[in-house]
Amino acid sequence: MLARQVILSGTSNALKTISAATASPTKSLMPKSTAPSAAPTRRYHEVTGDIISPSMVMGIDHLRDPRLNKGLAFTLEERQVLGIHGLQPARFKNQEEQLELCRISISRYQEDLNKYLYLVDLQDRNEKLFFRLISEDVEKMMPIVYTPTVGLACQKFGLIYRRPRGLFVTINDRGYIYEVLRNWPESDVRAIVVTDGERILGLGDLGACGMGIPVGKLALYTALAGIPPHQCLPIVIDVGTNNTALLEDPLYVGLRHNRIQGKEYDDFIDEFMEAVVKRYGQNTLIQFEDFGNHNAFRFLDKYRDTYCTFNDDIQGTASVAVAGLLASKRVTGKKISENTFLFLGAGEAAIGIADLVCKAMQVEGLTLQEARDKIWLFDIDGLLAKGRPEGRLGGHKAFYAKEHKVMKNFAEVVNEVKPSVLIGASAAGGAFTPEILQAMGKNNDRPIIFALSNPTSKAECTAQAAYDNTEGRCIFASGSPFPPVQYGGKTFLPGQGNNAYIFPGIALGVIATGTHHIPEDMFLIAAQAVADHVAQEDLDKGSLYPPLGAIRDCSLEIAVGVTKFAYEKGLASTYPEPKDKLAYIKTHLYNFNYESAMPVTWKWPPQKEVTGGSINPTQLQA
Ligand SMILES: NC(=O)C1=CN([C@@H]2O[C@H](COP(=O)(O)OP(=O)(O)OC[C@H]3O[C@@H](n4cnc5c(N)ncnc54)[C@H](OP(=O)(O)O)[C@@H]3O)[C@@H](O)[C@H]2O)C=CC1
Ligand SMILES: CC(=O)C(=O)O
Ligand SMILES: [Mg+2]
Repeated sequence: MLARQVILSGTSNALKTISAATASPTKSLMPKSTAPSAAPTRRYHEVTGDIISPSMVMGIDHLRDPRLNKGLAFTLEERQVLGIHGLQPARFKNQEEQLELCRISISRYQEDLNKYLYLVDLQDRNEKLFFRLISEDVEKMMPIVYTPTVGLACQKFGLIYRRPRGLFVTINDRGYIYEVLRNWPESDVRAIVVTDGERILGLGDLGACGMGIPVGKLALYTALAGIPPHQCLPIVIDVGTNNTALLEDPLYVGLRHNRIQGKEYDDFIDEFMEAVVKRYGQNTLIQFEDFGNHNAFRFLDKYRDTYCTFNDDIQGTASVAVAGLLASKRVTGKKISENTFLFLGAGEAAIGIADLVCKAMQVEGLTLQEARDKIWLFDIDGLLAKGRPEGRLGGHKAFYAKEHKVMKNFAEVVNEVKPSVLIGASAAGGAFTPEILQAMGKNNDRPIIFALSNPTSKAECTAQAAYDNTEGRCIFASGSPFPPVQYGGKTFLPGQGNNAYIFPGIALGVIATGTHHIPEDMFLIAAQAVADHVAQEDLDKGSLYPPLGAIRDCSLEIAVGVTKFAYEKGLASTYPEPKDKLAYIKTHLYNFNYESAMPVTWKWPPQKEVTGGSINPTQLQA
């Protein structure tokens, strides 16, 4: 049998061999560590986040390490000093020329999955080039690294898996999660996106194949908010899967059993949270992503006041939807509280949105109950009506249940409630039928229709169908992008109501301020920041959101808002409070451009800009 060798970081640095038959190290081979992590650490420039290369990373590492690699952009001097002269062709190419080549290369692929694989390969090869490419062409690249293509990549994960990216923590690691975290080779992690793969987009339980999601979300942390990539850690918690097709699929790479649930699972998540804090500190941002509904709300309630955490599907989605609604006021002339809302779906996204809409209505002067009265939800068992015979009304659903007859036909509910805002967050692709859309058009001058489910195949309707069935009068947004729509001689560019407008900026503000907790108000602040970025020109084209290319500006604005709020409320832990918040936030941004690769001349005493603790004199002698 093949043996897998695992280097256990620790004082002894001993090499231990374990059986490859187990997907995770067995307990007996994972020594409990008490010493601080001895995982290899890199030094980063305080401002740019660039790696400061000590002399030991000379030569070929500069071509092999994606953080150091600049491809043909290494100058002659750099090639000679680093000892890589002759290892590349003679040509020099700056980053702009390389970007052009990337664009040409990617356009040659017909299949989106191949484009995705090209980008994965680029990230593995040349990190700065990868991030600059995405950040400079968000409109073209986001649909590849993110929804919808990332959904396909998750579905094909076993087939396309090449090199590891992110950390896989399995239920077999219980009792040893901290030790597994120590194997991650970065010591300065500030943000984690974690999923257990149970509800990947609208595609259901994809188990360990869900890794594509944290990887994609964190790529956007860097591309859209300039958070340095070494500060980002994607994690999949693998407790098995209930997806029988995957369990029978020979290509499946996760644990091959049903999901561990109940107390065992909860204890495991508790241990995970504690291990993260022990390894990376109390301020480490933990973004919960694509957990199953039954766990998502529980964990948010359980951890929100004791950890620096938020649930993107509940809170990030709420924020982006409210941003669109705030912007819609400029089109409809109506306050948010003057609308009647109907949701298809009453899960994480829908309830999250409903709760934040209530907060926005309260700001407009309504009581909480008055706000809830304006919101109707419909789940798989029908309208949330008190006393309905089937379908649980537990948890947050109960707040929105109405004294109303039982109704199971959504089209009939649309006619009964006559909503001015229709929001789909059900993963029921095509559920907004022409009949439903026409009713929206009949009952409203400017009906607001959000088909938020992802990926594209799960959208409740297409953009084209929304315009076609409302005589072009609707204000439409979708979770995944749709191409421009032609209607009545006009071209509409509907916006993408996706939490990607929100989570990168929230994360940037939280990280920069060392905020301990993330109150709900921050998501309202973020919503307003995005709405403020919507130009009249965007509204005229039919979009309630700024163009995707402007998300980077939104992220900065959100981060500034979060920073102000964090200091006002005593949540920040970074002192002194910066006077110029925007300037302060900008000092945290990743530099997408190549830096000189010439080795730093090491001096004693240490130079001020060198971070990562005191310099070890033994390194100086090397
Ligand atoms: N645009 C964006 O930024 C985001 C989009 N989403 C998308 O929203 C969708 C839902 O996600 P999420 O809320 O987290 O998932 P949940 O599983 O938490 O909720 C799904 C909800 O839809 C209901 N539902 C399912 N099928 C039907 C149906 N045929 N008719 C009526 N109701 C139905 C479920 O009913 P029941 O409660 O009875 O099970 C449940 O209330 C996904 O496609 C996801 O990708 C999610 C987050 C962000
Ligand atoms: C966008 C997102 O977070 C989702 O669809 O789950
Ligand atoms: Mg999600």
